[in-house]
Amino acid sequence: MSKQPDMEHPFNEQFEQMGLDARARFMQNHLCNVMHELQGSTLGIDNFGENPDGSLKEHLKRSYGDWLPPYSTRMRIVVTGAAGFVGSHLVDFLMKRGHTVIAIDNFSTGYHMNLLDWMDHRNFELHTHDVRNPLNIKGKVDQIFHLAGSASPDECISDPISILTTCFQGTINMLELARRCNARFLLASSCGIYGFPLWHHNPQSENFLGNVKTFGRRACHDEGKRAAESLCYAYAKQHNVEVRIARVFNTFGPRMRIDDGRVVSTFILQCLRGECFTIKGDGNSSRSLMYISDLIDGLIELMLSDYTGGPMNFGKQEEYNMIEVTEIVTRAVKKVQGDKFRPTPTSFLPARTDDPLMRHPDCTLAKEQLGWSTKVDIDEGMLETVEWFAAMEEEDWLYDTEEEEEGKSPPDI
Ligand SMILES: O=C(O)[C@H]1O[C@H](OP(=O)(O)OP(=O)(O)OC[C@H]2O[C@@H](n3ccc(=O)[nH]c3=O)[C@H](O)[C@@H]2O)[C@H](O)[C@@H](O)[C@@H]1O
Repeated sequence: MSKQPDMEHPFNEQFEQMGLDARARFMQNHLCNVMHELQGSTLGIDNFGENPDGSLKEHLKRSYGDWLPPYSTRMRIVVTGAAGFVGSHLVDFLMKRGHTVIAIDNFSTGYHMNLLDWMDHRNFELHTHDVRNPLNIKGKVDQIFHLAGSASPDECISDPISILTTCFQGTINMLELARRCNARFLLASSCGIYGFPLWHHNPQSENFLGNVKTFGRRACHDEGKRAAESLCYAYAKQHNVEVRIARVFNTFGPRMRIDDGRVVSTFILQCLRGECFTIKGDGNSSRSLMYISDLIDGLIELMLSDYTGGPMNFGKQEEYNMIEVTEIVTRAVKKVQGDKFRPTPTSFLPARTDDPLMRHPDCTLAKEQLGWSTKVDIDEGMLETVEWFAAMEEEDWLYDTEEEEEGKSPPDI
């Protein structure tokens, strides 16, 4: 029998601490659990066509809107880094489509709050685990999305060894899991593997082999991801593991960490708080900024595709310099704050060491192979993001973090 709501105490402490939206989703989850039970316990949302008169299917469609599975079967899917920015959005996507998700995170940079919607859902398991340690999972696993790891520009300086070992040892451990479970494996790699592109490398296609130094400020992340990619192909060749590699370019959206030094979160907070925009360098360095939902669509499409030809870029095609980014952020903050908005001054600070001057993906391959391209307009995405940051700011950053217990033996899940 699956977890059921405690009928005598349905409004437990956790529930009381939630906002209205979260409460509504919490109740939806319970309803979903009950529906599954009524259907014969093991049916997923994707099986509701088996209901003789289709009325339950219609009912669920009305209740859940877009809760329709892109997969023909319900799967058991592992997501590492599940409590992080990208991981938690991916979990939302998979859970809403009726899959079972085994979420793995060590909570070094992820937050329980990002997964709060699913904590009591019968299709969801959360395990606190550092991927640098081996992981065994009992039963079948169909897919593994390996997202765990930090790409924070600040942590590249403060803890480069952790970043590098997580990329390397973490990927080995998760590939081993894929090998044992015969699961398809997707690595979230990074545009960092291209290093420091020069003008003639712009935009960067998958054929650009990179311009990376082993001892640079970002080497831990860039070289770590390069090693992780090579490990994927080594496991594919030697152990027939089915691998997919997504090279992810700069992405933004709700649930970005507020304190990891990335430009979008930093500028949004500065603008909301009426502080100074801190442009590092002369403002001419440029990035392509992709909204999170576009990335999630890309990761899903790649995981499902038969394409095995090599890594694939995912990023926004347009490029913005840092001055333009302050303008995009300002437009969104103005809309959110209305009369309370005050213009944000700009200060120019020394450029970061080894800061790439540009990052701009060529996504022709994703377009040709998957039919994928970004859909969300930058202003639209920025508004969603600023609204989220403003709401969180008002709630006093209700984040809870939990450190992994050190020295635990490899868990058997
Ligand atoms: O999100 C990502 O995919 C990438 O984020 C960071 O790389 P970076 O592109 O440098 O991202 P940001 O830290 O957001 O910086 C973008 C640009 O904004 C500038 N910036 C950043 C912060 C700030 O306060 N002011 C400012 O001008 C930086 O100097 C840089 O030119 C990580 O270092 C990469 O490893 C990762 O792949």
